[in-house]
Amino acid sequence: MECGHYDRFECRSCTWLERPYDDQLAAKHATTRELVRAGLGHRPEPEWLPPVPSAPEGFRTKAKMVVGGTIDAPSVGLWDPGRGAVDLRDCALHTPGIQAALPVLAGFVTRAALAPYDVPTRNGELKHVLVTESPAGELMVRWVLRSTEAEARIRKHLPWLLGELAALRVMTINVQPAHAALLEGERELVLTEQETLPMEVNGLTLHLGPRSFFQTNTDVAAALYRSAQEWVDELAPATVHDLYCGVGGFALHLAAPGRAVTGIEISGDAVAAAERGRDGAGLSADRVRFVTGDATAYLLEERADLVVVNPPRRGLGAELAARLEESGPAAVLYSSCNPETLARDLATMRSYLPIRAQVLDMFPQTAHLEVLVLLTRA
Ligand SMILES: C[S@@+](CC[C@H](N)C(=O)[O-])C[C@H]1O[C@@H](n2cnc3c(N)ncnc32)[C@H](O)[C@@H]1O
Repeated sequence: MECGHYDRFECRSCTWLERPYDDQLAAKHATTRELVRAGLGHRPEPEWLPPVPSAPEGFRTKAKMVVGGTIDAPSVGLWDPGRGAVDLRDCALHTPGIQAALPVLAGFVTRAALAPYDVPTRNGELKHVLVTESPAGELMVRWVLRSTEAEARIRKHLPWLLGELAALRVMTINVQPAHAALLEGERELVLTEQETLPMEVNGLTLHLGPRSFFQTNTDVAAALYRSAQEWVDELAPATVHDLYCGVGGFALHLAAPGRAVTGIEISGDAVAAAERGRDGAGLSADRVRFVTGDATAYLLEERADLVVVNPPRRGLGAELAARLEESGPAAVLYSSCNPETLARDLATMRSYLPIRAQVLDMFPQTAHLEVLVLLTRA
């Protein structure tokens, strides 16, 4: 992939940009395999399926952009301590829909007179603009502001933006008052009638709320959920727990006749969105239910034949990994975005033998990846 921003040292986020894509994929597969092997110790290796590649560019369905510059000449990109605000509105990792939307959003900054936040002087209001595109090409736009000072102006000019960006479905203000490197704050004001973005994945409609997690690469996420569905169906568990379920990607894919699925997630907004996806799929709350709560605490209370875990980068941690080891579900499906914490957790889960594993490349041009491992109890 060619990138002028990289060549000019304006943005070096794509740390593997100079590596041919096939090499990137092979290296991710090899290093993940090595780490998993170390975590397993003397246990046999799983069957490794070929890694799932991604389109090398235009795959990112989520843009997290720092807004800098001035009201009349805003930049949409990143903040660099040496260079200040860098404009990356044409970043080739984003989907074409997001690349087309970012200049229009920069125009909105000027029109609604949203003063970009200046990190050194702490002046200004607008910190970030966060954009998500659904597979249908619809957009969710979130303005991260220091306060609600600009709310009236944003509302006033929203009809103009809806005219310019026909795909815009959900728009919100997120309030992040702290002078800290936080992407977003706790408070969200939804300005459009529609509050969630429908994300169709493998024929299922998941609903993405403003403050909920969704995988960055929707095509590869679809492959991840398909693998999960196939591997779990082979084991045919009667009860499944999906810990860290987000808006229900795994739980809804794993619903099947005669199977009870429970998703557990810390974010109440994500749980509400997951329930919406379930209702839209015509699944009853008896078969698929979602619980707002802490994954570790939940595992203490109920048992399942198969437990899906898809934690943040920090992994399960000693307590939950030990709890899984003790509580003894017959199978565990672990989806990880960090093979190092996966390996550490596998070392704790000593009674589990790995059956199958696969690297899925959600993040081309970087060393990041997703890996799915199916384990059964020895
Ligand atoms: C990597 S995301 C996985 C989301 C989902 N499985 C998916 O496929 O989109 C991790 C999720 O864990 C949630 N989370 C973080 N800490 C948690 C905890 N202690 N208990 C339950 N959920 C948690 C986050 O809110 C986030 O939705």
